[in-house]
Amino acid sequence: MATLTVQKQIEEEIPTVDQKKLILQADDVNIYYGDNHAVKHLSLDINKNEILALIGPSGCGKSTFLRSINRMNDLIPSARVTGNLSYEGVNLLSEEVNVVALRKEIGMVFQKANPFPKSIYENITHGLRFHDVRKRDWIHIVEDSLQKAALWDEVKDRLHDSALELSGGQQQRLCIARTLALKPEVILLDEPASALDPIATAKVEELMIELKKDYTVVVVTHNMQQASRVSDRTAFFYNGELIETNPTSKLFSNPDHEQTEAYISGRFG
Ligand SMILES: Nc1ncnc2c1ncn2[C@@H]1O[C@H](COP(=O)(O)OP(=O)(O)OP(=O)(O)O)[C@@H](O)[C@H]1O
Repeated sequence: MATLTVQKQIEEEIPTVDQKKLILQADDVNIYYGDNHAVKHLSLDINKNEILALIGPSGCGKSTFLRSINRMNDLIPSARVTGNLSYEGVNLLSEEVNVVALRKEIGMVFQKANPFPKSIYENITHGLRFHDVRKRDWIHIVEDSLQKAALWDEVKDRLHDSALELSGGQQQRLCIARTLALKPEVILLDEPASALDPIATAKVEELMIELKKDYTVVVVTHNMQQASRVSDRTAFFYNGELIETNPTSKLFSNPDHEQTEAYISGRFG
């Protein structure tokens, strides 16, 4: 935490009982690509150790919001973010935030598995060299991360084989293991199973449920069954606005808003 930003900001935070559960808080967040107002006045609380699913039709701003949580939008020249987005009380949008340290705490896995063209072992250890981890600890971290990503048993005898020889589902779990090696607090998943077959998808879903014991998970998904199977709460986005956030069972059975009802019943999207 201290590496992230100014100590003063942390000291000023006196958590109340409710705040102790909060890990991320968006307050009137707006995201623009040039003139395109892609995310509008978004306010949302995310609790520790929950799985929050972001759903909504294509182009409604889910991935844009997800990427803002670990400042991936910084890499897009036309992107601009306003408002307040805080992680354990620290404003992530502040220029003083160390983005490398932030991305260690808030890791991200993308839709298409993107292992490096290196060995399984090197994929996991790649990020460790940037974070002062002692080399003699690497093998333990490799095993631990692969165990947590439910991949260890499948690869323990071929750690030095190319990651590109793994199946698509194994590559995606390897990317999750690579993120876990950096000991994050939050894991952002952008449609992590959309390129996978049903068996590999089921493994990734089981893994998400396992991960929430230790991490907070925010997942963008087009698959409403997936959202209802894995998430504790679901946020429905439409046209750049957050329409509704509710416990998943409520949102899918008795949503508060007509637009949510129309979307989940397949009337648009
Ligand atoms: N890199 C980018 N540069 C410019 N505009 C972008 C960029 N990424 C997204 N947008 C625009 O921002 C808006 C929201 O897109 P975003 O990808 O966040 O939606 P989404 O809900 O995640 O959609 P999908 O489900 O199709 O991935 C769209 O109008 C899109 O065209």
